[in-house]
Amino acid sequence: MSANMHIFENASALAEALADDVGARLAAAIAARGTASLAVSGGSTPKAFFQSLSRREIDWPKVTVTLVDERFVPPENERSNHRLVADNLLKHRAAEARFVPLYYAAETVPAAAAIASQKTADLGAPLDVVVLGMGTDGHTASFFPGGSRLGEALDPATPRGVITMEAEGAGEPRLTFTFSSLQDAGYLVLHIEGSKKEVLAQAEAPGAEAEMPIRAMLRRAASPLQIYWAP
Ligand SMILES: O=C1O[C@H](COP(=O)(O)O)[C@@H](O)[C@H](O)[C@H]1O
Repeated sequence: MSANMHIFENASALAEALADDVGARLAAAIAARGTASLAVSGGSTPKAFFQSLSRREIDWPKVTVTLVDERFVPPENERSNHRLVADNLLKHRAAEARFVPLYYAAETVPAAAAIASQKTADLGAPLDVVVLGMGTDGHTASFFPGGSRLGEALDPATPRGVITMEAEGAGEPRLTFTFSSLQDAGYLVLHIEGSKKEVLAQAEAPGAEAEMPIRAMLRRAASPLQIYWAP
């Protein structure tokens, strides 16, 4: 698998360039099929990128946005990735996009995952654009080291869909797309900043995927991994 590094002077320049590149690919998908799908990550890194993308002149009513992963909390919770996307991406022109959450107020986390799998199934496969983040522990999506279902999540034989994940470093129980759902995206992005470049270097070194799950994407993704980094 190949990876392409996109290096920028600062986070603001990265946010603008990534918004341009993602916008162009969403527009191309709409031109080709009449619709486009975008799966984004949460956390704190993507905020400026979301704000830039929200203003791009795209045919947003034809775009479906979802999450790569989610904490099992309602959207009003400050830990919610849905809340981060609602507050920073689904505004301005992008307010017209369709959003499909991963969190559902089901009786159990597995029940919520089953609903999320069903609700996201109509996004089609492969997804047009996936934007991954990475934790300092080398997790991506909710593929955490020591995760309760990490092996299943990373197994290419595991069907596309959303599964649960629990791990010491994850906080709440998680809902995450599987590796098979993400790895063949039309445009597969890893967005990291600052000292995470050193974490990436560790991940690029020999070692088990289970120790740094981002390695699964670096080594086995069908799509070239477009790595966007700024100091
Ligand atoms: O918990 C999560 O963390 C990762 C990394 O977040 P960052 O703020 O360090 O970039 C994120 O990619 C993931 O979606 C999120 O659930």
